[in-house]
This record gives sequence, structure tokens and C-alpha cells, in this order.
Amino acid sequence: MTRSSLDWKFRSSENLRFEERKQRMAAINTDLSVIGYTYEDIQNMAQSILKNTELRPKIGIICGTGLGGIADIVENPITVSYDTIKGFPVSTVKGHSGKFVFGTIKGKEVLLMMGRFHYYEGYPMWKVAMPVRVMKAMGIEVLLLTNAAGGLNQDYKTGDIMILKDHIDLPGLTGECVLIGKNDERFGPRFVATNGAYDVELGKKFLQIATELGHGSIMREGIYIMIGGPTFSSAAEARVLRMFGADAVGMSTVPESVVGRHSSMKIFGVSLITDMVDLDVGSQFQVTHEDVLRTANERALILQDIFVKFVQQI
Ligand SMILES: O=P(O)(O)O[C@H]1O[C@H](CO)[C@@H](O)[C@H]1O
Ligand code: HPA
Repeated sequence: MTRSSLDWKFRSSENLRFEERKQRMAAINTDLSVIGYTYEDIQNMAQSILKNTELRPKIGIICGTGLGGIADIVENPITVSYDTIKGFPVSTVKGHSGKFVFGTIKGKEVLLMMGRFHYYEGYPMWKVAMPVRVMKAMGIEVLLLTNAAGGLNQDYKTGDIMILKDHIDLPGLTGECVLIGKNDERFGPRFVATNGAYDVELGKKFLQIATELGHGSIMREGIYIMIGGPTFSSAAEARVLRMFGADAVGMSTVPESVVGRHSSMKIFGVSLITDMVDLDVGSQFQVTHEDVLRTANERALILQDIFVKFVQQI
């Protein structure tokens, strides 16, 4: 074979791979029979995002509903909108703006995800947490998860801040685990222990900083349970969740935590208790997304203060 025909063969196979990749990325967003992003898909997304910045942060923060204010503490922010990243899902929930923010907090490099994906938006579970794999591919080693959650523990109050000691993966327990599907060992092992997922030292540090800043009275440590949503729990359901041992309920975080653990990341999780879940069967109390956003807004400055010091000390 002559050199030029070899070149041609090489180039046409490259083109073919490019075409296949393009079709695959399109199918990922539209065809539910496509399960998962390949390792190469994830690497490509990570590389395309990193082209926007010279920063290479090791700390990643996922901002929960209404908690995007954490980005206000980021110095010299560089934003990368999700809709500019080929194959990346889009945010559809109010309070999730849909972009990555690179920058520094008191000089320490960070990467924020302003806008997470939820199962109730219609995304398959594997897609909900795939940004965590992209973050890992970008070099993130410590993952800080934040969320808005409803209080189940009757000692809690709206506005409390709960450090996650553990979680209950209700969808996972009922057959919708985020790691279902073909496993690529380059992401992590087939079977993964999720016990002890939340780093104890990070939890202690967060609590200590919050207490030093004078917020000790609103700090809690507890167990988060994930429900699929988008319905808020009925009182009878909430009683079951409480009986399971959960202190707070939400519709996110657990898939990200599981994928983070699968990817050998250090994980910290915190819930802002945006509302107290009614356990009184027959009560007409109805919580709304606006209630959640309002509490998140009210607590924004406190969370920012804690995060500035927390990130500095990681
Ligand atoms: O978990 P995050 O994304 O913080 O949001 C919580 O708030 C929304 C409900 O108001 C749900 O999406 C729930 O999961
Ligand atoms: N239930 C479920 N998810 C939530 C809640 C809640 O009360 N508040 C914020 N996210």
C-alpha cells in the first residue's frame, strides 16, 4: 500500500470515528436505548471544557437548588455554559442556572457546577450524575455536594444546615441505582461499597468553621434520603421516610455521591433544610418550590461565609 493510500485510509477512518462520535453524542440526548457515556465521551467533554481556562482545580462544588449564590465568593470567574458542551444535558429547574464556573476562593482554585440534573426532569439515572465523571476527568478530587432538602427530623427547623453523615438511596434500593449498566473499569469497579462515603474529617471541619462563625445553633448532622420526585412527599410517605431513619429528604445528591465514590473522590455533603416536611396525615399544608428558593436565598450569605473558610482549609 502506498503512503498516500495509507494516509487516506487513516483519514477516512478518523472521519468515520468522528461521524460515529457525532451520531453517538446526538443519540445520547435523544435515544433512550443508548445507555451511558463512554469513557472517551467523558474525556472529550472534559477536554473541551478545560480549553476555556488554564485553571486546574481539585475541588468541585455542586450547587443545590437556589444555592448558586456560592458562586458570588468565586474570584475571577470563568463560566462555561452547559449548552456549549457537546453531549451535555441542559438544566431545566428554576434555581439551577446551567453552567460551570471556574475561579478561585481566597486564591484556591475551584470548579462550581451551577445546576445539577435530576431524575424527575426525565433524565435517566446514569445521565443525572455523569457530570461527576466529567469533573473527575477534569482533575477534581474533592467533591462538595450541596442541596435543598425537607426536614423530617422533628428537632430540625427551616433554615438549619445539615452535614450528611450518610444517605439512603431509595431509588437505588428499588432498582434505579445510578451505576446500573455496563461497567467500564476505567471509571471504577463493578461493585462498590457506599458505606462511609462522606468524609468524616471534612464534616468535622465544616462544623467547626460554622460554629466558630457563630452558626452552631443551626448546625445538624444527619441522614439524607433521596426520593425520585418531582412530588413532595405526602404525610404518610414522609412518616415512612422518617421511620427508615432519614433526617432530611430531597431529590438529588445521592447519585452524585455514588458516582463520586465509584470514582474514588473524597466527598462532603450538606443540606440546607428549606422546609419542614409535614408528618400530619390530613393536614392541608402544601410546600412549594418557591418556599425552597426563598429559604435558600435567606441562608445564602451564611453558606457563603462558611464555604469561604471551608474551601481555604481543604
Ligand atoms: O436537591 P436540589 O437540587 O438542591 O433541589 C431540591 O429542591 C427541589 C425541590 O424544590 C428538588 O430538586 C430538590 O431535590
Ligand atoms: N421534599 C423533597 N425534596 C425537597 C424538599 C422536600 O420537602 N425540600 C427541598 N427539596
